[in-house]
Amino acid sequence: MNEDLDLSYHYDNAEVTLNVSLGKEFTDGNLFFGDMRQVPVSETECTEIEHRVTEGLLHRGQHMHGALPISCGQRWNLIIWMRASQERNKLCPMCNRRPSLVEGDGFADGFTKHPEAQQNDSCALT
Ligand SMILES: O=C(O)CCC(=O)C(=O)O
Ligand SMILES: [Fe+2]
Repeated sequence: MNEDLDLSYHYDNAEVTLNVSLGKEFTDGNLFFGDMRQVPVSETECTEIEHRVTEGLLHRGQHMHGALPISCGQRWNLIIWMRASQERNKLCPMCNRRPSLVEGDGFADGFTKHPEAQQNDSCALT
């Protein structure tokens, strides 16, 4: 299997991302984080984060990041991209514009037509 050995600098199509290190045996392959997406790369200093097997890293989807190449072995990570409809309905995290919705199948990247219908009124302060 020729799977990814590294991952270039990017932001996620998610409001928040969870990245859990599952193993297996590998060398190198640290994650690196820069700044939020709006900050020019030329003004960014990246920080490397080592994987700790069984531990997870929670980060904002707009926080620019990537993965350095592994030099040997296999690295398995569980990535959970979490989308918050109420946030992305206001501003698309990918194009940074107010979304104009078109009909789509399935979860349609988490955009919703009637955000008010999703509010949990039982938690509202009265
Ligand atoms: O390779 C990794 O652990 C990072 C994965 C990642 O950032 C992504 O899939 O969005
Ligand atoms: Fe990512």
